[in-house]
Amino acid sequence: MLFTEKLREEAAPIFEAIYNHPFVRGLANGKLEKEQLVHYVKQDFEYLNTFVRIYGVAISKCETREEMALFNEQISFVLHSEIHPHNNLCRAAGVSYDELQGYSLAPTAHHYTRHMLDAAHTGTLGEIIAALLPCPWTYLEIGQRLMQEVNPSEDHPFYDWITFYGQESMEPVTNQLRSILDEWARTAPEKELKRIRDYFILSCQLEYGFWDMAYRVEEWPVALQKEKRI
Ligand SMILES: Cc1ncc(CN)c(N)n1
Repeated sequence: MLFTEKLREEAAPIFEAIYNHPFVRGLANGKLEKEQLVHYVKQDFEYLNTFVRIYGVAISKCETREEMALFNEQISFVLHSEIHPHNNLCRAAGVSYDELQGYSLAPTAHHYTRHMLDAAHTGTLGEIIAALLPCPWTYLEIGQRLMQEVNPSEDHPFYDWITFYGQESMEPVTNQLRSILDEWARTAPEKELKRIRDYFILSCQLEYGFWDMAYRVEEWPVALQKEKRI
């Protein structure tokens, strides 16, 4: 069994819980409240900004042009393509995308981004990939399963979201990151393999947490004014 197959096996209950989370069920049946959609987009816009920065750090640790090209393409993907599913949720909520940008992070999004930044700044390339991988991998599986389960028609409120993450062209990035990690794991020492496993599992848990944060419209225990980040 490949290293990432073992990771996927261990994380199976979390992948399953994510697919059955009420926010993902809401994407399937077209029923989510405006405030839940707005909270998700506000938080995900900032989350993806951090993701771009982490890809930048990952590039600084790459040894081959192929690896650099992969992260470079992913930066463009986040900046220019991943705005489409956000726009879909904004349309469904009846708000403009511009209005939802620049907000501060809620506790779970803060936790998730700090975890990834920590892995990026202190870790090896293998450790960074372990922390990043649940992001494309869980969305790929959500998209593919929703395509099977819902097979949405164009009048489904989340048609664009589901068909975006469920499209075939989503597969290669997860597979490429997995191959780099499988190769890395062949020679990594035991202690590092343990960290890689822990980073991967924590990111899976925080993927679940992110859906939950959006569903519950999570705020800080002592919420101040909903101020913009800048
Ligand atoms: C929290 C989160 N995880 C994953 C994805 C898919 N790139 C996303 N947009 N946001």
